[in-house]
This record gives sequence, C-alpha cells and structure tokens, in this order.
Amino acid sequence: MDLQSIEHPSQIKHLSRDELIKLSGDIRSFLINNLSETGGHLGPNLGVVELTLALHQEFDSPNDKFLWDVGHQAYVHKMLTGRTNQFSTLRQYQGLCGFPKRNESEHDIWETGHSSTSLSAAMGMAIARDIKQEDHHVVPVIGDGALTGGMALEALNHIGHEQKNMIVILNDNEMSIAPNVGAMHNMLARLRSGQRYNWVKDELEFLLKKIPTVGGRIANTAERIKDSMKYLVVPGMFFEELGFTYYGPVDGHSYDDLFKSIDYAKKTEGPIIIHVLTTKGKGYHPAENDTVGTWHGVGPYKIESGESVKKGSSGKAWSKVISDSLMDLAKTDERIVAITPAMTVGSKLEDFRKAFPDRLFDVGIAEQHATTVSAGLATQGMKPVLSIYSTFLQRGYDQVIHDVCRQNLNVIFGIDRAGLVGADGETHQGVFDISFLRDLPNMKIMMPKDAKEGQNMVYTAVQNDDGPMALRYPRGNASDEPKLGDYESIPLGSWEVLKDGDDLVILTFGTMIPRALEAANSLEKEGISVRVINARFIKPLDHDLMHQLAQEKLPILTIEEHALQGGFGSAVLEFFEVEKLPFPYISRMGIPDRFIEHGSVDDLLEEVGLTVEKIEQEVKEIVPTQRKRA
Ligand SMILES: Cc1ncc(C[n+]2csc(CCOP(=O)(O)OP(=O)(O)O)c2C)c(N)n1
Ligand SMILES: CC(=O)[C@@H](O)[C@H](O)COP(=O)(O)O
Ligand SMILES: [Mg+2]
Repeated sequence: MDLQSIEHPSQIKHLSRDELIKLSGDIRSFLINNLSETGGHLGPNLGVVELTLALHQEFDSPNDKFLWDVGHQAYVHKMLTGRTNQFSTLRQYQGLCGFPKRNESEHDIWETGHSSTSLSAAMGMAIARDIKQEDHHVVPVIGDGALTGGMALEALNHIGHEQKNMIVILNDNEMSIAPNVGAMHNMLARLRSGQRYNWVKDELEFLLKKIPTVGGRIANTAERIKDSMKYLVVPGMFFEELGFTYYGPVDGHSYDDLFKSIDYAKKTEGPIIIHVLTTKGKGYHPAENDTVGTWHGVGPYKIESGESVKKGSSGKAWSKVISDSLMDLAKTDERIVAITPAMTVGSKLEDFRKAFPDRLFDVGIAEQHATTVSAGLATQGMKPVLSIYSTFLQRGYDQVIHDVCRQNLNVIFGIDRAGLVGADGETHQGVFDISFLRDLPNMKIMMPKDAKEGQNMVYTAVQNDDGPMALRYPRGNASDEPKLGDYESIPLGSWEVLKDGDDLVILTFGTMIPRALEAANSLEKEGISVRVINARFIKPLDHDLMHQLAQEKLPILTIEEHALQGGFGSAVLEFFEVEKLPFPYISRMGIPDRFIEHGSVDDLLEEVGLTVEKIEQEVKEIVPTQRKRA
C-alpha cells in the first residue's frame, strides 16, 4: 500500500501480515527521511510503528478513541489518518503540529504535550460513553515515562475503582527522554523480564476455584494461599491490585503478539492494561542505540551519520550557562542540590551529575513532587535548585504556593525555556510564569540580559537567604560565553540603564533587550531619544528608579516576551496605582491573550508583533503626541 495514498485508517483494515510489515518499513523510511529535514521526535515514533498500525487495524478510529501520552509519539497515527503529505511542514509555522491537534483531524480526540493526562481524559470519555450508553473503546496509549507522572497514578486509582471498560496500552521502551527512573520503572523492568502468565493466571483462578469451599480458618488460609500464589506467579500484581487486568509483557514489534493481546483485551470486562515492550528509535541505528536521550527530539540531521545539521547557532546554550555556573558554585557550597523532573538532558545537567552524582536528583515526570522535595531540602538548610521548564512548572503550582512561598523557603527555581520555545508550540511556550509567580508573596523573579549577568544571577540566588527566588532564562543560546568565576551579587530589585534618552523610556528584560536597543538606536537617527532600561528584576521592581520615572513624567513602553495578562507590564501599571503616583503615558508590548502555536521563535515573534519595526512604530506613535502634551 502506498503510504501517501492513506487518507483514512480503514484503508489498512484488510492488509495482510506481510503487507503490514512492508508498510511498517515504508513508514520508518519516511520518518527517517522526513525528520532529517524537519527535525522532531524521531526516537519515540520509530518505536511505535507496529503498535500504531495494529491499533488502527484492530479498532475503528475515531469511533474508538485513541489518546496519545505524552503525545510526541503520534506521528504514525497522523500518517494513518491522512496527514502524511503535511509532514514537510512538521512543527513549522502554520504547519503540522508535533502533538495531537483536534482542529487537524477528527482522529485527534485529545490534545497532549504535557505528560500523564491521557488516563484522566480517557476516564472522562469512558464515563460519558456509559452515561450516553454508547458503544466504543477508549484506548489511551501511555509511555513508561508518562506513567511516572502523578496524574497517571491518580487516574489508575480512580479507573480501577470504577471498573470502567478501558484498554490502556503501556508503551514501555525503558526510556523517558533519558533512561527512565524510579521504582515504577524498576517494577516494569521486572515485568519486562518475566514470561507472559496470563494463561497461568486464568488456569490458576480456575484451579483455585475448584478447591471445595470449606468453612472457618481453612477457607481463609486457602484464600491467602491463592492470593500469595498470585503474587508469586502472576506479574503485574501492582496493576491487578488496583483493579486492572494486567496483560503482558507483549512484544510491541510482533504483529502476532499485538493482535493476540488486543483480542484478549476486547473480551476483557473492566479496565485492562496491555504492557507492550518496544524499542525507542527502532530501525535507525543511531536512535536505536541511544542510551542518553539524544534521539528523543532532534533537529535536522545527516541520515548516513546521524550528525546534526546545526543552523548557525553561536554562543553557549542558556541551560549550560546556568548549569555550569551552578556546578562551579557547588564545588565550594555543599548546600547546593539540583532537582530535575525528568529533564536532565534538556536542562544540560549531565555534567553536574558527573561532578556531583549524590547532589542531582531526577525525580521522573513529577513536577509536584520535585517542588516539594526542594521545599523539604530547604527546611534543612540546603540550597535546592529546581531546574524546570517554565511550562512544566505549571504542573507544580500549588506546591510553589503552599509549600515554598507560604513557608518562605530558600528554593531557587531555575526556570528554563522561559519565553517562546518555537517548534513544540502552545503546550510548551514558557509565557505564563511571570503572571503566576508574580502574585505570590515572598517570591522574587529575575531574568538576565546575557550569560555574564546570568552567572551573577545564579550566584545572587545562591547567596540569597530571603526566601524563594526564580531565575528565568530562554531556550536557545546566550550571545556571550564568559568564563566562570568573578561572580558579583546583584542588589535585589536593581535595574540597569543601558541607553540614555529623554523622549520615552523602554522597560524590558532578557530576550527583548537586543530588539529594544536596536529600535532605540535607529530612532535616535530620527531625532527620537529613547532610554532603554534592563528591568532584570521583574519582582521586586526597582522602586527608586520607578519613582524617578514618575517625577520625569516620560511616557513608558514595557516590552516582554511573556503574556501581557498579569505580566511585567501589568506590574508597572500597578506600581503607579499602589504608590498613588500620577500615571505617565504607559504602553505595553507582549504576547496577546491567546495561545501561541508552533513555528520558529522568529516567526512567532513576528506574529505577536515583538519586532524591531513594531517597537519603532509604537514609539513613533507615542512620542509626537506626548511632545504636544508636554
Ligand atoms: C508534565 C511534563 N513534564 C515533562 C515533559 C517532558 N517530556 C516530554 S516526553 C518525556 C518523556 C516521556 O517518556 P515516555 O512517556 O516513556 O515516552 P517515550 O518518549 O519513551 O515514547 C518528557 C519527560 C512533558 N512533556 N510534560
Ligand atoms: C515532548 C516534550 O515535552 C519534550 O520532548 C520537549 O519537546 C523537550 O523540549 P526541548 O527540545 O526544548 O528540550
Ligand atoms: Mg518511554
């Protein structure tokens, strides 16, 4: 069957085993070739080719509901639902989304991107199905990494209790982004190594039920023997005890095994979990042998060698700027402990782990737990640094409030991917953290303009003993690459005048500073004098400087690569009200009140109007009118 001709999964319904195997090969070749140009989540998708084909042959999407968790492994699903010809636009501006997207296809039942939501959503769908007395299967596909997320365990607890019919596919490839971690992972590893006991379990139940029911203690003993034998013999007891039927382990690259398990599941009453074993990156040597997580999500690469095709990215990765400074300071400060929720690779903490193996803790996909572990550490005088993507910090918000800020604990939040992230799109843009942190008592928020200031901010945060501190930094590379050491503490709430001017003041920070300066310098040539201030502390604001601006009565333009709603510009507006000062003319530039989809960061900045041209245009509109008023 020609891959490009597949418009609907019904077209693969009657493929023979050999035709399925042929199609699997075509899909793998397509993924390897296409993603060598576009980049994307190659490893996860190569691992689920047979699984996805088997599911679409055995079930009837969209009547039967597939949910993909974390969702980055839905490319094959998208190919089987008529989107193969869109893959040249994968994760590009106004192109194909890298995660399930309801407005792309009726087959994308549930949007994901943040881990561990599929089981809860599936439960909602199962409840609705039964209330409406509909007849269809609900089939969440969840990775072994995603299963370590707290939400997943909350859902297992509820699903097992309600005994709703549901077929959970556990896609176990022993990898999260990096090798998976945790006791759940260790349990799955034991299950992976076991033989399939489903027939034993059924036989066992049959035999044990034949034991004549006797009264009294013998009956209880028989029951206890039966249960202990089940523990001895039947794997997956963790799931069985939660009310699931456990079926596995299943070879996720064998159609025989897959079809047999799905047929068994369809006949099973109540929730069943099929433990499918797959190989992440299967079929592409560099990805298949990846033990670090390099091929989880990749940029363009040379197929023959696997060598990445870097697009002129100079400077040092911001994640590395921060983690290297932390590692340097940790040499002389034993209080420093780093915590990461499954993002060791993305947060560039591998070197920290090598240097301090006992002071880096990867807690799995568990942001709530990571935040409160950090709080617990701080109560004991340690200096915990929670290294966490802005978007994933959202998952631990109550813990930030309830456990960290309320107790005013010395936790450092290293907020990575702060700002637009680009290809991962709306589920990953780090554009809400200022709004949801700024309102918290005791929280302080800062963002560096360059690597040197970033290193000094790490130092400032480590020296700070006055409660929680958030240091936010973007995806991508810093413009400079200073040497480590010679750290200076930055006074809390102090801003920095980068350019003088007396027609208008731009207040901005982080990634927007270069654009603000470029606009200001260009406007200077047109006789408009713009002051540019590095508002590197978003909370607290620079109190003295703000009062000075109030006296000068100059118009103020705030610029932030962050949501306008409740962002830095809102803080500036509030300041004049709180201090009962006369309001100067204030204008705000930032991200509008909507979700920003995928594309390059530059394309997205263009879309939201955060460009040099738009800054110049805004200033030119403000200054003439303000000059007239003066
Ligand atoms: C709440 C949340 N935390 C962290 C991530 C980052 N993340 C994306 S995929 C992934 C690993 C997922 O592992 P698994 O579910 O086993 O899928 P696999 O890639 O192995 O197929 C992580 C940690 C996320 N998407 N959501
Ligand atoms: C699917 C997911 O959430 C991660 O793989 C994420 O895409 C990583 O983002 P970075 O590429 O910015 O590390
Ligand atoms: Mg996995």
